Amino acid sequence: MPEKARVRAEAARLRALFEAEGAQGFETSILQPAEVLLDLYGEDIRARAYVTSDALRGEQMLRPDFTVPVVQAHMAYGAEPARYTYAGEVFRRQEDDPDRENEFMQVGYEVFDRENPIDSDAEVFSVIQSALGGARLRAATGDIGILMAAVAGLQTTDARKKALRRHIWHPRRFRALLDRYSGRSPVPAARKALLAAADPFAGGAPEIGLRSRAEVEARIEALKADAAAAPISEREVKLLDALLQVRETLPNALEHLRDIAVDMPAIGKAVDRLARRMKALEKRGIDVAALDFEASYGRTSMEYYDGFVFGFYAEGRPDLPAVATGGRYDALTRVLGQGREIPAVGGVVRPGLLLQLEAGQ
Ligand SMILES: N[C@@H](Cc1c[nH]c[nH+]1)C(=O)O
Repeated sequence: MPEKARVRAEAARLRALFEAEGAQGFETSILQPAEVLLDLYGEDIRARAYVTSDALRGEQMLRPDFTVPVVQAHMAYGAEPARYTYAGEVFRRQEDDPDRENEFMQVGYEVFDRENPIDSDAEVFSVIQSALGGARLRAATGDIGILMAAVAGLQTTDARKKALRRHIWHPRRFRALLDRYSGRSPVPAARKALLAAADPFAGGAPEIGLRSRAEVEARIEALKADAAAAPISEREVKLLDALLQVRETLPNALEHLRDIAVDMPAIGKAVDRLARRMKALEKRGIDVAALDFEASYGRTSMEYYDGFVFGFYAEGRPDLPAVATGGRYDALTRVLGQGREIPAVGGVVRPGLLLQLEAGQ
C-alpha cells in the first residue's frame, strides 16, 4: 500500500479534476449519527460499520461513506442543480480478508440534477472513467431499477414482492425465497407443523423471546396468509432467471433484455431507460460495444442504489476491490428529503488502489 501522504496527494489531484468538472467541495464529520443513518446502507454495511456510543449524542459511527451525508446536507440546504466532490477516509470492518483495508480514502463526484437523469448517469460514468486515466481497468455496469421492476411486476402478493425486493441485495436469500414461493422447494416440516397447529402457543413452552405474544401472533397470521397464496408460476420464475443471467456486452444485453421484456412487460420502461443510457454514454465517447452489462451487478453493494450501477476493476487482479464504484440513488433523496426528492447519481475513486496499480503492485 502506498504511504498515506502520497494517497492524500493523489486524492487532492482527483478532487481537483472533479472540481474542474464544476463540482463544489463537500466536507463532513468522520463521526456520523448511526441511529439515523446506518439503516440506509443495508445489511452488509450495517454489519461492517464501526459503531460506538456517546452519552450525549447516542450511537455514533465512523462514516462508512460520503454519499449518505452528502444527500442529507443537500436535502437540508443545497441549491439545485448541484455537483459535489469530496476526499477523505471511510471506515469498514473487514472480517474475512485481512488484506483488505478497513480505513481507506475515497474521492467522490455526486450529481443532483433533475434536468436529464439519463445523461447524468453517463456524465458520472465518463467523469470517473477519465479520472482513472490510463489504468488498465475493466468496467462492469448494471441496473438495479430493472430488477426492481421485474419483482414489482410478478403475479403474486404484495407481501411476497416486498420480501423479494428487500432481498435483491442478498442473492442467496432471494433465490431461496423464490424457490419457496414458486413451490420449487418444499415447505419446511417445522413451518407446516406450526401452521397446522390449532393453538401454536399450546405445549407449554415458556415465552422467553424478545418479541411480544402479539408480534408472534401477527407473524403466524402472515405465514398463514402466505401459505394460502398461489405459487409464483414456473414461467415467471424462468423469465426472472433468464433476466438475472444476462451478462454480455451492453448492446447484446439490451437486445436480450428486450426479448425478455416481450414476456415480462413490467421491465419495459426500465429497459427503455437502459437503451437511452447506452446512447448517452456513446455520445460522451464511451465505447459501449465493449462495455459489460450484468443484470445481477450491484446486488451485493450499497442497498440505496435503485438504478444505474457501475464499477471499475483491475484486470487480472480479482484479489483487489473495485478501484471505482458508483450508482444512482433517487430513493435515498426521498428518504432524507422530508417530502422532497431529486434524481441523484455519483461515484467514488479509491486513490490508494489507483496508486498501487500504477506502481504495478
Ligand atoms: N458511496 C458509494 C459510492 C458512491 C458514490 N456515489 C454513489 N455511489 C460507496 O462508498 O461505495
